[in-house]
Amino acid sequence: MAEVDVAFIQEPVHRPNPSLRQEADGIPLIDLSAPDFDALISDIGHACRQWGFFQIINHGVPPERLQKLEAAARKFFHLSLDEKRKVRRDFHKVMGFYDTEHTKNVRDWKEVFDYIVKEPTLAYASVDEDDDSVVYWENQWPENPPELRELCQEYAKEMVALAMRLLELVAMSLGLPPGRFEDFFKDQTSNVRLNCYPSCPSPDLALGVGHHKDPGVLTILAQDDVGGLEVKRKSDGQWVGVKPVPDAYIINLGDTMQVWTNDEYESVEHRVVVNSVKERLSIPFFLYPSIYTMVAPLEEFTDGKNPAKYRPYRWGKFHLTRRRSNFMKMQVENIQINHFHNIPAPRYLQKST
Ligand SMILES: O=C(O)CCC(=O)C(=O)O
Ligand SMILES: [Fe+2]
Repeated sequence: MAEVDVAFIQEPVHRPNPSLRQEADGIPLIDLSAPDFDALISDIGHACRQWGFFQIINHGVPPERLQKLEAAARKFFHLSLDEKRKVRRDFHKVMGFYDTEHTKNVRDWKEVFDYIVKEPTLAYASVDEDDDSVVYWENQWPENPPELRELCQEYAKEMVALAMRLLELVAMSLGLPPGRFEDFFKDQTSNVRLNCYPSCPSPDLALGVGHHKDPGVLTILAQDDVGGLEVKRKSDGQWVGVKPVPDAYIINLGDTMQVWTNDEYESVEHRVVVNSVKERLSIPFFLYPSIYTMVAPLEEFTDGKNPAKYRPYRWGKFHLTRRRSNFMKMQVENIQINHFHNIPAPRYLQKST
């Protein structure tokens, strides 16, 4: 990516403004080894409600795991494009290398390598709601660097374990039993993504990832020391940077958690700004449920006074629609949870209580 092609140029309203850039000191930093467990649960609850984002330290993932993976990922991204394209993602092979992702129809200034954590992963064959036939997704591993495969697989195990622990803490912060979400992940469709954002000649026009919300349950993100992730602060709608903290992971809630909790916890918009000097590497783990999960507000969050705000949808169909849409230039918005919003009945049909 030598110069900024028009495909990367953001609409003026979405362009980053470096003079306004601020760092979000307010994003909570949570020590998972804190001895006061009740305080930990309450801090997580506050962070989920006020930010939808928090950072964790003392999470138990050995730092070398990530360092080795980062080093191998950099080696991979520094290979020639021809070499990387040997493991290119396409319509059928949904995992692998990809450098033409669009977010909201604008191309992202990044290269990615995706791999699933459960090999193979049970998936639907088509996006058609009436078609229950399934396929298995497999990973594509590059020949170089040879160590990448094993490092990716070891890292995925750490992420799955950490995600399950975080999910228990989030459940408790909502007043639910710790295992409340467990059953949704028997055939989880989670994946890890290696993101490389090359330095960019026009960081004022392009974004590494355009503004978006993550569709899954939660995301565990490792970022290097360059910085670039920005979160739309809930209190005032300002874009604020998430400062890199050594050995910390950034956690954010996704749309699925928002639907499960009937908007009690919200998925928050974020984006990635790039810079003209340094390449940046980030590694998100996206926690996704099994394909057959019907995503709908949980009964604990709905009652007569608080009706379900979303109609149920099947995770596997939603997810596949999202992934497939990457391969077409879209005239319409990508599928979003608000497409399942329950539209309130017209006033003349509403019962007055
Ligand atoms: O690179 C980052 O900091 C975040 C990437 C991201 O938001 C995503 O891949 O969904
Ligand atoms: Fe994201």
